[in-house]
Amino acid sequence: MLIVFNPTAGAGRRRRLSRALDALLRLGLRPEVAETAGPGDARRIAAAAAARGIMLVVAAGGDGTIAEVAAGLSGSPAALGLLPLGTANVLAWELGLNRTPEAAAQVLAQGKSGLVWPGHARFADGREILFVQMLGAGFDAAVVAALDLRLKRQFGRAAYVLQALREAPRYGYPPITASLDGGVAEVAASVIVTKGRLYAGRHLLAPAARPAAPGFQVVLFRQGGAAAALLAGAALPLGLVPRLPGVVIRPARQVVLTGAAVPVQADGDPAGLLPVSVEDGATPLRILLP
Ligand SMILES: Nc1ncnc2c1ncn2[C@@H]1O[C@H](COP(=O)(O)OP(=O)(O)OP(=O)(O)O)[C@@H](O)[C@H]1O
Repeated sequence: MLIVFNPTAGAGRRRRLSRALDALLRLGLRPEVAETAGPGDARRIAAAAAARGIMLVVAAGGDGTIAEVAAGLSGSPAALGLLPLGTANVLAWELGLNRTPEAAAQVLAQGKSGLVWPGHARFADGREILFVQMLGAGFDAAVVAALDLRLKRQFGRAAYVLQALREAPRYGYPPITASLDGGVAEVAASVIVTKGRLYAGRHLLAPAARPAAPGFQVVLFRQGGAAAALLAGAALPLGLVPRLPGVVIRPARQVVLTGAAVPVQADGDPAGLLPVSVEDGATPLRILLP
């Protein structure tokens, strides 16, 4: 077992990592630990580990770290383990993982696994990325892009709320055209293409989503403007986004999003600008589950 540790993810991460390592030791496991030094490292480390024949690579960080490790393991027989240390940890919530280090260690030691389909995004500039939870275009990506890392470290998830309040009046809400499975295009101010039901922690966004199945739920926010963005933000913790007027959710296997100067985020990290084409990854990922 190799643990890929992002020392910049979340708060109190070193202490949480060492608690997990202690718990693993008590369970008779002594994993290797590799620390990332910057973006892209987790992917390289995971790919090299899979090439060495390591069968379990654990992402110790947030959703961004998980996505990078997943990309590194793609196409290999190695399984992905989760040690949630991030700020939002949406995938951990989605899969019903207890976020204490001891419980995560227990899951890793147990070795029970299931399959999760990642999403694959291709950008106009040729970049390709894998995401495990969601890809957003529009307002939420503008919030992610503008989020100050120090603010995030200091306030955790509350930093996203502060940044959303700042961003709502100044974001321009340019229109996004969404083409689902090559059908009639829809126009929206923001779009979230999601594998999972949850968003920004454990808030319900797309009730019909199933991470274990191929395909996506596409959440279209038709109304732009600060009032609509703030209303969506207020509805989120109440689980009411799917019922907001102006929000429609559609299933799709292939999604093409276009728009001028529209920012994109994938699993909570900035991912550039539209256009982007999204479909299932080539193979499902094996993930350790409770
Ligand atoms: N040593 C490093 N220094 C700076 N950035 C790093 C380093 N290692 C990894 N990263 C980058 O940090 C990004 C954010 O990490 P991650 O998403 O895991 O944590 P988080 O943002 O706190 O959690 P969450 O996504 O759950 O909110 C990753 O996508 C990765 O590219």
